[in-house]
Amino acid sequence: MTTGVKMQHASAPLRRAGTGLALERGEVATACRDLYRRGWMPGTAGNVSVRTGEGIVISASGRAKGTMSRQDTVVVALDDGRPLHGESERPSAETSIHLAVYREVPEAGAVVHAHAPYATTVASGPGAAGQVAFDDWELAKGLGVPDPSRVAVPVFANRSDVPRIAGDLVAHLRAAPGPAVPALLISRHGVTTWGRDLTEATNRLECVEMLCRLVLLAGGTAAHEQEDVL
Ligand SMILES: CSC[C@@H](O)[C@@H](O)C(=O)COP(=O)(O)O
Ligand SMILES: [Zn+2]
Repeated sequence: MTTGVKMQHASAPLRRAGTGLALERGEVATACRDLYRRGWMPGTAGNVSVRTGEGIVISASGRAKGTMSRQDTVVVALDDGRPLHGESERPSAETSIHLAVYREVPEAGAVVHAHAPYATTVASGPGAAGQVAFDDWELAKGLGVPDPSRVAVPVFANRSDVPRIAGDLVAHLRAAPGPAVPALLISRHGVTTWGRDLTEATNRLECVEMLCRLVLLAGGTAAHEQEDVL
């Protein structure tokens, strides 16, 4: 994963002046390509970011995720999302959601958004009003929550005004008691997860996608009645 990054040694700077952060840019691009290969970022769908000392590095908007390179990333400020390095690329259309996570969850170091099919299907079903609860699924432990025996992932309405989705997320995170479940679903759209780094955020994405797949295989109900606890 870091092979291309190592090539960006200080003696071989990026061609564009003042762009910096080659390691983080490379990580974001690599994650996009990997998730594209899994079929979770079809076409230009999906976006990835990591927190940096000065803000975040995020995928540029509208780029084909299967051929992402470091140049297809933008560094933006944490407070208002303004590009910090004078780059002309537009940051992801979903930058406001990424920024909401970083602002509300101090330990979040990476955010991944994908159009993974099973998660999107579960988020769009009639039983997914407000949240999808995963009860007594072993794999829920992969989300790193204190009580994996019942994990409720919030489901937000899809809106063309993306900052409104970010606003819904902020309201949810502030209202939720205890540590937040590091995932959200957007109805008829996709799934977003976060973690301390890209590895953790991506692992959690895999867990949510597989949990949703298992739920569908089990008959379409995320929650069920059972005495046993994990
Ligand atoms: C292929 S359309 C998908 C977009 O509308 C959006 O949901 C998405 O995931 C990618 O947006 P982007 O602005 O490229 O980060
Ligand atoms: Zn999307």
